[in-house]
Amino acid sequence: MPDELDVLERHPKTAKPGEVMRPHNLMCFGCGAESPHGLQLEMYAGEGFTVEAKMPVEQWMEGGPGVIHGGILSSALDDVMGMTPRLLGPPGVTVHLQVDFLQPIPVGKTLHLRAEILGRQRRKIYTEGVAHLGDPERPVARANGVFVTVDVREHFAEHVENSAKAAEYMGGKPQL
Ligand SMILES: CCCCCCCC(=O)SCCNC(=O)CCNC(=O)[C@H](O)C(C)(C)COP(=O)(O)OP(=O)(O)OC[C@H]1O[C@@H](n2cnc3c(N)ncnc32)[C@H](O)[C@@H]1OP(=O)(O)O
Repeated sequence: MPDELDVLERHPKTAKPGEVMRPHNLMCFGCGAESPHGLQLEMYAGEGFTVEAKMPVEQWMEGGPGVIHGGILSSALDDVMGMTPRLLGPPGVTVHLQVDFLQPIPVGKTLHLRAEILGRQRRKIYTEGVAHLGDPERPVARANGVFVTVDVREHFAEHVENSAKAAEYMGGKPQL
């Protein structure tokens, strides 16, 4: 993370602590409520510059026998960290993601996910994510992500026609 950082300010219209945050997109693999094969994470704004979510670890998420697949865990952490730019204003897309897998995560448990903004420099937002199984003192995974804010209309203009929601989104502004 660079030394010279911008001052962080919560956007006046962002969700208040404890409130549910709007999904990135209804079809988003991480947080889209209509994504048929997605994680359907419900995200809550936390205090300061934090976002939280819980995810039941289901059998379809299995990697090694009886434990979560690392890619599913990475997706969940990516998406929770990826919600934090919204606390400041425009959404950001992932440009860098790093995950440390600390403990196997058993099927049947509930994963608690928490992301926090560490700093911002221009369009770059530096974040960290932590996952635990109920005891925040015993993390099972840690992550860092860098997100770059985008103008969503411009950024997705060439691709929106591929969305399952193309008809809706092309008629107006994607719900992002
Ligand atoms: C609506 C939100 C949905 C969010 C869904 C959840 C998260 C996701 O899964 S997003 C999907 C995966 N990510 C992507 O598809 C992003 C692909 N990348 C891109 O499209 C482009 O790199 C993009 C648009 C982010 C940046 O490109 P561009 O607008 O030309 O800006 P660019 O000047 O290259 O970079 C902006 C800044 O970010 C920095 N940067 C770019 N890439 C990286 C990187 N990998 N690591 C660190 N910094 C980076 C640049 O150095 C620059 O910094 P500075 O302000 O110091 O000059």
